[in-house]
Amino acid sequence: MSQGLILEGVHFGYDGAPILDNIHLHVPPGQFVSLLGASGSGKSTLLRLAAGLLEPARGRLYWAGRPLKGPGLERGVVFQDYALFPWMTVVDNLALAIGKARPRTPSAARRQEAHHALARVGLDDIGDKYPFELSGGMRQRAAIARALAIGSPLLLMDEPFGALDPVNRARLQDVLLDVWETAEPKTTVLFVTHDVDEALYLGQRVVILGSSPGRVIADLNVPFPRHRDRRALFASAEFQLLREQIAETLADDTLRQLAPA
Ligand SMILES: Nc1ncnc2c1ncn2[C@@H]1O[C@H](COP(=O)(O)OP(=O)(O)OP(=O)(O)O)[C@@H](O)[C@H]1O
Repeated sequence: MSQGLILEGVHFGYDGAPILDNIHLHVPPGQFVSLLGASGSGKSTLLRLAAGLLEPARGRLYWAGRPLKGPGLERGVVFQDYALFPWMTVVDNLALAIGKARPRTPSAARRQEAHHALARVGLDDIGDKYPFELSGGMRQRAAIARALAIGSPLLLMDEPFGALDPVNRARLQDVLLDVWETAEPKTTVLFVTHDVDEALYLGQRVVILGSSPGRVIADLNVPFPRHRDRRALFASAEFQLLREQIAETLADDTLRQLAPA
């Protein structure tokens, strides 16, 4: 069986109401996949299934060739409101996570790794601060640093930048791309967003979920080279064409939902 994250004929419902219908998805190792879809189409639910926080009613999920059972440290999760423990400094938060992931790591080495992970996201000087002393963008960076420090080969990200202003959002997108591009082996990423530009800027592939019930209605290859220059990319004809194609797919799905049965 090929490796990476695999969803095979996954069905899921809450209280009998179908939410996800026969989802087939393969994210090969090291690939960055953006997941788009109308509100309520089941993106977060799909991510929670991949995180092992929910179980499918039917179908199977695999990570690295093994059936997926419950949460695991090999699958790091970053949510929009991903919280750090407020009573610990940022470094202690990260060191705790590293200790859980690799219990044999001595305490001093945990702190060193924590500082290293913070430096990777541009937070060299804030390790001794408490989360409440940081801006929202810094907290989100710290949450990403924690996921990096754990070293999970699969990152499941649910609108991690949704609450940020456009400048910080763009900065963090670049931090994430930089980290993803320089990791060896590359981290596999499934990234939920509502923002078409963000999906295209970050992803090598864009998967779109249709609504009621959620199912894959488009799976697009994003053919842009890495080390993307944001301005040039957004202005390019190829980018605009893909953006229009995606916007149309999303609009069609919304209209279909609104149409009388
Ligand atoms: N814990 C729950 N109990 C019952 N229904 C739920 C629960 N969580 C989500 N749902 C329902 O499942 C559907 C899919 O929700 P989900 O959050 O996965 O969608 P989404 O695509 O991530 O939405 P959004 O883009 O608005 O975050 C929605 O109709 C939602 O109301």
